[in-house]
Amino acid sequence: MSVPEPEYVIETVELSKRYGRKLALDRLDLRIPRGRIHAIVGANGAGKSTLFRILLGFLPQTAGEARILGHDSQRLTPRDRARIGFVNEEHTLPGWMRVSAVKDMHRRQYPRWSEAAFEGVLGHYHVLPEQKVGQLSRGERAGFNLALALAQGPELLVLDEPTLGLDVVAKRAFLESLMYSNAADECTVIYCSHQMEEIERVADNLIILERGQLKNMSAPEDFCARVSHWIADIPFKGPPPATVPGLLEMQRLDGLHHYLVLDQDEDFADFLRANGARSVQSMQVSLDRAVNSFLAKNHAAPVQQTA
Ligand SMILES: Nc1ncnc2c1ncn2[C@@H]1O[C@H](COP(=O)(O)OP(=O)(O)OP(=O)(O)O)[C@@H](O)[C@H]1O
Repeated sequence: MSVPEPEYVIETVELSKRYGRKLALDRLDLRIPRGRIHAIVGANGAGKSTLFRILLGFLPQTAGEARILGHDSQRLTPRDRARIGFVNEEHTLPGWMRVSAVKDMHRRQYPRWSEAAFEGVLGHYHVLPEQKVGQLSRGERAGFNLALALAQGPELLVLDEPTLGLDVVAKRAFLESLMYSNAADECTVIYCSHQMEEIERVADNLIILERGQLKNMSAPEDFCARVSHWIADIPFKGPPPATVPGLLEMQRLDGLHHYLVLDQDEDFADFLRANGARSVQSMQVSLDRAVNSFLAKNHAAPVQQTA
């Protein structure tokens, strides 16, 4: 009798990680369903790398549970690990080895190895089998890593800032090789990045972490719809910022007040009019603007120190 697949590829329950006085993960409850591309975003220090290190079994948690592909992340066997592909920004591979030798090593290591998947990704790059890994450009190394990870036939592919430090052309090549690989049809992809234009292109689900807590889990367009941009012609100073509901960002440009707010409806126009606005206009914002204003707002708030 076959064992049913777990519904979630990643499941954390009240997961906490403390480094001395620093709480990096704060009773995090996160459930990532099987399939599709899930983006994890967060400001610097939000706890993304800590979460990955725990999930991949490189770091123990302080409290709570962390399961990956249905297994306790601290008790992963080599067989479990073979089901998880991982690419991070460091693209750590032995620089002295030739591309062909690294590939052979991986092919022997992974029983589900797919030559077609490997070639499908590496075909986007001018990488020769006789080249040493250390001679590859950053972009080529990123592509080589992705090719190796996908050829391993993973059920879960974790990409942790895979395009960090790449130029625009190399970023685009990486993204295209990922999209053309149809990775999301074969496995669940977790994409961690600060690059919102990449997230916009690839992600089906947007997960926002802030100070080790889950702040959003929805389709990117649904998050975008939560943030609105209002322009008001207010002849005086306008309402004090502390009284503006859902305020993320405020600016005065060419005599007009601009407000970026979260979870506000038409009542917000009434609020502005009640505060002296002669005209009010509302607009949608891009995902980049919505996420960055949300992160900046929370980031700017004072940290509550724990003893
Ligand atoms: N080994 C460590 N010792 C002490 N504090 C740490 C350690 N590693 C991480 N931290 C702290 O834990 C918090 C979370 O760090 P983490 O690297 O997980 O964040 P991140 O979201 O990956 O950030 P970034 O986007 O900058 O990579 C940070 O405040 C960081 O200073």
